[in-house]
Amino acid sequence: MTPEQAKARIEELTRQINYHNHLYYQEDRTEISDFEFDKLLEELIRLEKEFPQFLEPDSPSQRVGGTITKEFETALHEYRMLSLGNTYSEEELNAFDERVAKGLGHRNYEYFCELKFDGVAISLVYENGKLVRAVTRGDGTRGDVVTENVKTIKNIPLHVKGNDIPAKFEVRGEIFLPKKEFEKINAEREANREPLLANPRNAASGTLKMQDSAIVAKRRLNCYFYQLLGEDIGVNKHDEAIHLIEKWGFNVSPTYTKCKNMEEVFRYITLWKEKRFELPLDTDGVVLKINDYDQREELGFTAKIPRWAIAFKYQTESAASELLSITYQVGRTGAITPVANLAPVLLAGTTVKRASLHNANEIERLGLYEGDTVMVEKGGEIIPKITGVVLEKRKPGSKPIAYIDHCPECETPLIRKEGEAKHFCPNAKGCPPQILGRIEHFVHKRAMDIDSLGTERIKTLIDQKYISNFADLYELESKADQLLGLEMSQDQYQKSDDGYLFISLPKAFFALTEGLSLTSIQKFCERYAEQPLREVLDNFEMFIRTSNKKVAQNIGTIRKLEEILFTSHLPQMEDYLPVPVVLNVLIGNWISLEDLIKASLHENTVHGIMIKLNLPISSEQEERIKKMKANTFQEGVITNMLEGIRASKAQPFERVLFALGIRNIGENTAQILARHFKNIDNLKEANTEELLAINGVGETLVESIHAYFKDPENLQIIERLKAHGLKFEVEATEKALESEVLKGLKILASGKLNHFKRDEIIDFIEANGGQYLKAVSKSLDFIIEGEDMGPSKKEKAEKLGIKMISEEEFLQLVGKKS
Ligand SMILES: NC(=O)c1ccc[n+]([C@@H]2O[C@H](COP(=O)([O-])OP(=O)(O)OC[C@H]3O[C@@H](n4cnc5c(N)ncnc54)[C@H](O)[C@@H]3O)[C@@H](O)[C@H]2O)c1
Ligand SMILES: [Zn+2]
Repeated sequence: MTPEQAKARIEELTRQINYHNHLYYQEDRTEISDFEFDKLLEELIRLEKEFPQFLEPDSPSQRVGGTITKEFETALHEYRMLSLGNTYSEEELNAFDERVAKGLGHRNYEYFCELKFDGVAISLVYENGKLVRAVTRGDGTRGDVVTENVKTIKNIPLHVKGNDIPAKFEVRGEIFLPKKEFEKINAEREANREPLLANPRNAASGTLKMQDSAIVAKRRLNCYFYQLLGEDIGVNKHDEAIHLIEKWGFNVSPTYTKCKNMEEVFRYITLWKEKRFELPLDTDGVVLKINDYDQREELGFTAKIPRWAIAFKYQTESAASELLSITYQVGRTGAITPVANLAPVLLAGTTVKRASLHNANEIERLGLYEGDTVMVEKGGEIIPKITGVVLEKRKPGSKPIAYIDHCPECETPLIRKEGEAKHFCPNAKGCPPQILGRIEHFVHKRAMDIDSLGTERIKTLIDQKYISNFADLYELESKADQLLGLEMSQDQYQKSDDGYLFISLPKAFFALTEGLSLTSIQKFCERYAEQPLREVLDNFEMFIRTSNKKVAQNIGTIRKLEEILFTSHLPQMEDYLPVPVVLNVLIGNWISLEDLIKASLHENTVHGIMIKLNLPISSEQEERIKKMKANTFQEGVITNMLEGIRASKAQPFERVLFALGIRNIGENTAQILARHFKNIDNLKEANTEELLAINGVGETLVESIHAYFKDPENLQIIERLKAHGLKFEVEATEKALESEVLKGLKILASGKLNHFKRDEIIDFIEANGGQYLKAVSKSLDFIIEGEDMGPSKKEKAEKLGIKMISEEEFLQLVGKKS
C-alpha cells in the first residue's frame, strides 16, 4: 500500500467508524454487527501503526466511542472511563498474555475473569455512604449525570451501610435491561401499536437517557457491578474489591472466577460459550483483568485502553441451512413479518428451524431464491437471522422469492407507507390478528378486566367469526349454545405463505395411528425435535414397532403418508404436516388430494374444512379426524367467560374510555379526559381549543380523538356498547371526597416523603379535591419537596418560579398537623 492509499483508507475508515459510533452511542441503533465494527477499528489501528504520520490525535482509535448529550448536566470523571482492547482469536489472547508477562518481567500473576455484559456503563459516586451522583461513560472524561434515572433501579443501593465504608468511593458497572423485560416491553408495545425496541442494549441505553424518570422506573432496568475505585478503599486486589462491594449490597454477577494461567482462562471461556445464553442478559464475551492493583499500575494504560485487561469476544456462530419456505406473520398492528422456515440446524447449542427476515427489503438485500442454502447466525438477538446466501448451492431453475401482496389472514391488498420498511394490512377492523390486538387491549386488566377471555379463547371466537369488535362480545350470551364444542385453534396449526393449513406432528401422528397415546407421541416428537422431517418419520416407524400397538396397520398408514407427502407439491414445514395430506390418508376414498387441497385453502381449522366439504364419512373416520382437533369449548368455560363479560359492564367510564383503544389515549389520559368531560358525548363534541386547554393534551392526541369520532363505525359500536349497559359517563358517587381543602390546586410531590408512600400521596391529594400532576410545569400551584428531590427537577421548578413547600408545611395546610 502506498502512503497515499493508506491515507485515503485511514480517512475512509475514520469516517465510517465515527458514523457507526454516532449511531451506536447517540441514536442507540446499529447498521452493522459488532464483529464488522471491530474489524474496521482493527484495520484502522493496523494502518495507523504502519503509517504513523497519518495518526490523528482525534482518531477513533484514540478515543472512547461515546459522547455526552445535550439533555443532561455533565460531570467530570475522577478516574477516566476507558474502553477495553478486544480480540476474537485465541492466538491474540495468548499474545496479550505474553505482553503482560514481558511487561511484568515474570509470570507470577493471576487473572480475574468476568463476563462482558452487553449493557451501558455507569459510574456511581458515593459520599458518606450516600449515592450522590450517577454518570454515564460519555467520552470517557466527562459523562451525563443521570442520577434520577439510576435511582429508579431497584437493586442499586441509595445508602450503603456498614462500619468500614470509605468516606468517598466509586463503583462502576453495567446497566442492562433483562431479556425477559425486553420481551415483555416489546409484547406490550406491539399491542399498543408502538414501534418495537431493537435489542436489550439499545433499549437500556435509550431508557437511561430519558427525561422522565417515572417512565424509567417502569422499565425495570437492572445493574451488575464490576469495579470499585477510591483513595482509601483498603484493598489491593480486584477479587477483594469485588467481595467488598458484594458485601455492601451491590449486585455482582456470580459468574466470575480467578485464573492462574491461560489454560484456566480458556477453560472459563469454553465453559461460558453456550452457558451464557441462560443468563438474564446478553453477554458478548469474557473480560480478563490482572487481579493485583500494583501489577496493574506497572502495566499502565494506552490513550484508550488499559494494558492490564482485555476482552475476548465470542464470534457469532453461523451455520448453513436450506430455506424450506417463508411464512408471513401478521402482527397485532397489521405489520407483516416474513419468517424463514429452515431445515433444522444446530447453532450455539440450540436447534434452529426459523429465522426472522424482518421485511421485504431484507429479502431483497439478501437476494433470496426459493430453496436457497442460507447462512444463519445467532447473535445477541433472541431470534436467529439469515446473513447471506451460498450462491454456489443455488438450485438450477429456482426463482427469486416473490413477496406477498395480499394479507395472508384476510386477503386485503397490502400497503407500504413512504419511508417504512414493513408492509401493512390496512384492514384494521376485519383482519383477525388486528381484531385480536384490539380485543386483547379491551379485555386487559387495566381496561375492562375480563380475565376469563385469554388470547386463545379470543382467537377462537375471531377465527370462527363470532366476534370482530368489542360490541360483539356482549352479544355472545345469546349464542351460548352454539359455542359448545367450538375448536380452540391456537397451538396445533400453522399456515404456509400461500394459505395452506398445517397441523403439528403430534396431532397428526395421533390421528393417523391407533392405540398410541397423545402424551407418548408428544414425548417422541420432543425427543426427535432436532431431526429433519424425513428422519422423524423413519424414527416414528421404529417408535410404532417398539410400542407394539397395531404395528402393521400403523406402519402402513405412516408409509402411505410419506408417499403422498413427498410427491405432493405442497410447501414443507418442519414440525408440521399439511392438513390436506393427513386428511387424504384418513379419508382418501371419498375425495381426491387436489380437492382436499382446494378445500383447505384459507381455512383455519380441520373443523372448518370438514364443514365446508360435508362428506358422507363413516363415524370411525370422524373419530380419527376428531383426534386432530384442538380442545373445544366446554360448558364450564363458556359460563365462566360470559360471567366475566357481564361483570365488566361495571367498569367505570375512564376504564371504558381506555379500553376503546383510541390512538394515544393511555391509561392516564383516559382518566384525565373522563374526569374533565364527565361523559363520552362531551368528549365527542369537544373542539380543538377545549381539548388543548387540558393539561397533558397535545396536538397528536386531539387529532386522534377527532379521527376516532369521525368514523361512523366507531360511533355505532359505542351505541351498541351503551345499549349493553357499559358506562359512558362518570358516576356521581365515583369519588366521595374526604375534604375539599385542596380543591382547584395542582400539586406535585418529589423526593422521598416520610408520611406517604409514592402512590399514597396521589390518592391523598385527589381525595382532598386536588389534582396531582406528574411533571414539573408552570400550571403547578406548588411542589411538595421531599428528601433528596432531584436536582434537575428542582432547577426546573426554580426556573419556573413554582412554590415549594416541605412535607410538614403540606401536612399543616391540610390540617393533619397543627
Ligand atoms: N455495531 C456497531 O455499529 C458498533 C458501533 C460502536 C461500537 N460497537 C460495539 O460496542 C463496543 C464498543 O466498545 P465500548 O468502548 O463501548 O466497550 P468496549 O468493548 O471497549 O468495552 C468496555 C466496556 O465494556 C463494558 N463491560 C461489560 N462487562 C464488563 C466487565 N465485566 N468488566 C469491565 N467492563 C465491562 C463496560 O461498559 C466498558 O465500558 C464494541 O464491542 C463494539 O463492537 C458496535
Ligand atoms: Zn389482513
